[in-house]
Amino acid sequence: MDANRLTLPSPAKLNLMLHILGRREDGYHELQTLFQFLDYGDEITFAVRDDGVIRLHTEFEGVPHDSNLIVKAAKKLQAQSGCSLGIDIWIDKILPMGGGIGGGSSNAATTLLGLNHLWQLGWDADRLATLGLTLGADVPVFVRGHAAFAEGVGEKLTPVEPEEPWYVVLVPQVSVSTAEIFSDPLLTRNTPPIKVRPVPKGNSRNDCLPVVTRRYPEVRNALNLLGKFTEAKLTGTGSCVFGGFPSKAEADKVSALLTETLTGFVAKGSNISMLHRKLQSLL
Ligand SMILES: C[C@@](CO)(OP(=O)(O)O)[C@H](O)COP(=O)(O)OP(=O)(O)OC[C@H]1O[C@@H](n2ccc(N)nc2=O)[C@H](O)[C@@H]1O
Ligand SMILES: Nc1ncnc2c1ncn2[C@@H]1O[C@H](COP(=O)(O)OP(=O)(O)O)[C@@H](O)[C@H]1O
Repeated sequence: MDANRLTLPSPAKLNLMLHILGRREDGYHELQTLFQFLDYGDEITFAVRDDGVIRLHTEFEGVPHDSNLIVKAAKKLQAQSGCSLGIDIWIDKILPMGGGIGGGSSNAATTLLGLNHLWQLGWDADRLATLGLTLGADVPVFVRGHAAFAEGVGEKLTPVEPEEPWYVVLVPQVSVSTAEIFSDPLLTRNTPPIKVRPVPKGNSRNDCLPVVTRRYPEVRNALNLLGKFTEAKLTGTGSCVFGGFPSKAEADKVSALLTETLTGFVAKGSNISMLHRKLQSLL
């Protein structure tokens, strides 16, 4: 095996519930949310270079090279660790952008963990998660790799063990901007905090849903269609919509019916991210 080259998964996440408790002085919102991973995601390949250059070879439509979260993560880690090595990066991107399934944040976390390994930095998870938070509110949970109840803006994480059903995820063909939803005057911002642990069953509301469905009829349509078969929920600020099933066969059956008209996929929920399972297997 080539010690200078590595291919790692970059999984999606779901928000099984999302409550907005208030708005901080800096404009960010205090949340309570439950994160679970999907065994479904992008794949990123890294190859070490010794000239210090950081280069992402895969082009993203609408995202310039230096704005890509993969490049930003690599540059920050290089600067903060003082590492003189560089990296070539390629990504096989299947996660929709602006779908609320955390593709950008996950790519950033996979980059941090992959480079920590290849550049042999020896950073622990706390340090990587702290750097990750400066890239996006969802990066720390992907760095830690365990399903979690999250508070603050998503950085205070308590590991949890929700059921791991098979999910049907529908992908309405619209990209929802997180900033746009959080700046809507009609957004619910005063949900009382949940104090009971674990989060009581049935407490699965997403406070972003009314604002998102009012702005995006495509999301409302997906919720209505999936809602004929199971409880249909919105993840994050959307656009993706999901519902759980006890077996792959049942999820596949519903998915086959719905994906005649909509885009979507089936994936297993997972409390340990597939990134961390792969990294574990390398040790
Ligand atoms: C709300 C969640 C739930 O998972 O939505 P999704 O983006 O996954 O849909 C996330 O925490 C989002 O995290 P992330 O996508 O990393 O957001 P960021 O880039 O940090 O923030 C984008 C913008 O959204 C607003 N924002 C974001 C998070 C937050 N807790 N309060 C906010 O008000 C801010 O205006 C910020 O400038
Ligand atoms: N590597 C990346 N993958 C996806 N999006 C990225 C990436 N780098 C930067 N972005 C930007 O971040 C935005 C949010 O992306 P993403 O994390 O996929 O959405 P969400 O948080 O809704 O799941 C994208 O619309 C894109 O402009």
